[in-house]
Amino acid sequence: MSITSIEDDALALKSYIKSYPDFPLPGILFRDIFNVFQSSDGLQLLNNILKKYAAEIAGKVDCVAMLEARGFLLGTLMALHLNVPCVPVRKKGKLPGKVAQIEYSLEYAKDVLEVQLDVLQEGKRVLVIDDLLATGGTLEAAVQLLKKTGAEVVQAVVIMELCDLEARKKIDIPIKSFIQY
Ligand SMILES: O=P(O)(O)OC[C@H]1O[C@H](OP(=O)(O)OP(=O)(O)O)[C@H](O)[C@@H]1O
Ligand SMILES: Nc1ncnc2[nH]cnc12
Repeated sequence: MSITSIEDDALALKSYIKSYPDFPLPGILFRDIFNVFQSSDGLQLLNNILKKYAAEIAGKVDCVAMLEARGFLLGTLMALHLNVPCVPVRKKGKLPGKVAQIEYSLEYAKDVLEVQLDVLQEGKRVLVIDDLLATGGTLEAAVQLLKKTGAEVVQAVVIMELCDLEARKKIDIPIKSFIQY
């Protein structure tokens, strides 16, 4: 593992993220995490950040909940570093079996989130992960959804946070973000 700090790595990671004005709608400045994945150096950097953060919280999490769609890529890496399982939180109608569901609003749409009930159990300490925190609508809904299953949501992790939107004000769990805009 490199000897640089998470903060130094995050600063370097920021240069891999490209911003697209007016996508997918006018007025949205879209911050694209996939640019990081298009570079092996960027991907190593991202993986190292998650690995270092996992070392900081080792033993405090039983399961990673990863939010569709970009959160899946991050959640898998995080779960491997924490040595715990991971579960997808998906948009409506994509998960088989018994699911819990919740309706939510985000920066530019409305949707429903679902999670399978057979994986999460009462008292499981869950870490939720996604690529980006904007209005916080998605994360807030995911937290409520996971609580519905009986899980205890102990930590949220996002790579990027749009600070002007003040999502933290409406979410009552600790949130770790590595890059702020
Ligand atoms: O804080 P919020 O305002 O809720 O916005 C953040 C969410 O928006 C994006 O996902 P999107 O809804 O575009 O779905 P996708 O990842 O499936 O493309 C992003 O990946 C977060 O999940
Ligand atoms: N500005 C943004 N960039 C990327 N994903 C987003 N999801 C919501 N707002 C976003």
